[in-house]
Amino acid sequence: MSTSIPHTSDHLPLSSSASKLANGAPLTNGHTSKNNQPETTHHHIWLITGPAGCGKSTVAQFIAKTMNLPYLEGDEYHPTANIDKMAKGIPLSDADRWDWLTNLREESIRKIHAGAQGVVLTCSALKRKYRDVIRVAPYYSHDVLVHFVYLHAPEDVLVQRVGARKGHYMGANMVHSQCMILEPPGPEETDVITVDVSASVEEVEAEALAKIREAVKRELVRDS
Ligand SMILES: Nc1ncnc2c1ncn2[C@@H]1O[C@H](COP(=O)(O)OP(=O)(O)O)[C@@H](O)[C@H]1O
Ligand SMILES: O=C(O)[C@H](O)[C@@H](O)[C@H](O)[C@H](O)COP(=O)(O)O
Repeated sequence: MSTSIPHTSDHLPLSSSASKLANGAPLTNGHTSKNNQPETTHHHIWLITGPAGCGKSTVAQFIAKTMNLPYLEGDEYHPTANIDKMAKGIPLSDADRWDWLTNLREESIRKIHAGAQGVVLTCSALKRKYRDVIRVAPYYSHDVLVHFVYLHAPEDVLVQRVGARKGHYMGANMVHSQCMILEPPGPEETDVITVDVSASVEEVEAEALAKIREAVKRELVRDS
């Protein structure tokens, strides 16, 4: 692995502070040939979003397995204080979420720089400003493209699914607060794929995969 970002024509020079991850580790160049990919091949962050119970983890695992990409489960990156709060039924504040979101972006880039062709990441990303944190990824790694797969279903469906789920700190009592602050992606957010998840797991997974493949095809056409 190389240790610094080369200041070549397709890399904006980054300031010394911007060229480091939050923990001080350097951001490294992802333009290796580890996957035998040409230099111009994009790396994707597929961010599976939506409120608790919409099926982010379920769909992300399927997509990651099918596309042979690493899977980053956003829930695993919360500080203990956030998990304790949510387990008590207290919704997180914006302040609780910023470092978590930045960390998810950086972990995704780190995986790509370590040789992954892309990553599949789960994160509710309920507000536009949260999605914008992840959208900054190409600033740090110029060949990265961020896509959101927004999973949605009526609140009562989410409540029922979270209620039936076992062994998770997030209780069904948290769904309402999530739906209240949810800012569904608007038409101007052109990097979003939307999937209605009211259908069965198999149907939802198939639709998400088909839409992801269409997005990749569109990219190839655009780049050719
Ligand atoms: N399309 C679906 N139909 C029925 N149940 C589902 C569907 N997708 C997910 N589930 C179930 O709903 C619960 C919540 O799904 P999960 O993937 O944990 O959602 P999230 O990660 O968004 O909170 C899980 O028990 C899961 O098995
Ligand atoms: O799987 C779930 O039940 C949710 O996705 C859950 O994990 C939670 O939503 C976030 O991790 C907390 O963050 P937010 O309050 O920003 O959704």
